[in-house]
Amino acid sequence: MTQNDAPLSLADLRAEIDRIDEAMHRLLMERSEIIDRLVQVKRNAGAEVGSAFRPAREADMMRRLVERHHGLLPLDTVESIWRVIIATFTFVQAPYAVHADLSVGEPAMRDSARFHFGFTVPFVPHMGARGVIDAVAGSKGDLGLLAAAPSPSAGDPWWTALEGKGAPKIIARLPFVERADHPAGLPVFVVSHPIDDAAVREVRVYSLRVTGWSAAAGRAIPAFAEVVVAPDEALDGAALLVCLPPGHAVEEVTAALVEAGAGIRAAAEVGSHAAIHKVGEDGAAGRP
Ligand SMILES: C=C(O[C@@H]1C=C(C(=O)O)C=C[C@H]1O)C(=O)O
Repeated sequence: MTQNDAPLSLADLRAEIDRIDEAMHRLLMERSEIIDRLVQVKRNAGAEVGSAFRPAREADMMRRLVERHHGLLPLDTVESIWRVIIATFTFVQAPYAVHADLSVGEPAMRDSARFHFGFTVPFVPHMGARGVIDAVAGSKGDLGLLAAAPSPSAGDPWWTALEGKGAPKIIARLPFVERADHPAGLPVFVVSHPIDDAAVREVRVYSLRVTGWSAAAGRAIPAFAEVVVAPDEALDGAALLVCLPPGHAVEEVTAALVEAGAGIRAAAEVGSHAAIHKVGEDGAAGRP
């Protein structure tokens, strides 16, 4: 043990580091033994593991990690270490691949995939969101990464491919912990087969098909909703991806659109995710 009053030699300090490294490694091996037992328990409970990814549990673990963290070690490092631990342990429970749409910019998307899922989980590049959704739909338990476009307009309304009961759904938004200088800060949605029992329903995501789309309809959308619009000029309509924070209902958005002269052709929930956990410049964590 270190003692503040007795100066330690370099060799002593290195011995301390070796002791800590060994303890950390033993704890990781102990963690994997627990995961072995967890797989057994899940199997006995009859859980059919498509994807073992449990976004509610992971979001909660990441929140607690950020709240606990202090000291010299950068938060980026701690977050990335735990992301690799969790994603890899999920992989050893039930192998999966991560399909990513690189059409939004390869470096940022690749950084997000590697930061959140590490290098053991296979990474499969695609050019376009539709290919990612098809790959997830045709897999046992793979995940897809799609840009949660910060830009208010998009060409291809890929989210319409998530409509329908059995179609893949949005189950998470990354990064779990948002901050201004995040090293893998591209906002992305994670899609997988529907995971009804394990989904986090804090932010709900809808696909709306609107007729009579206009600039006035766009301005009428309430400010609490985060919206991506893909106008369909031929039909004078638009496909909207609408994210609703906790406490708001999709009817508030559809009513505002109707009030502005638009018509609602269809509204379908296409997923949900945990509320975004924001960390301020002073390091203080807080939910919006
Ligand atoms: C361990 C579980 O499965 C996965 C792996 C986790 C981990 O390694 O900590 C956490 C959540 C899940 O994505 C679980 O369901 O608790």
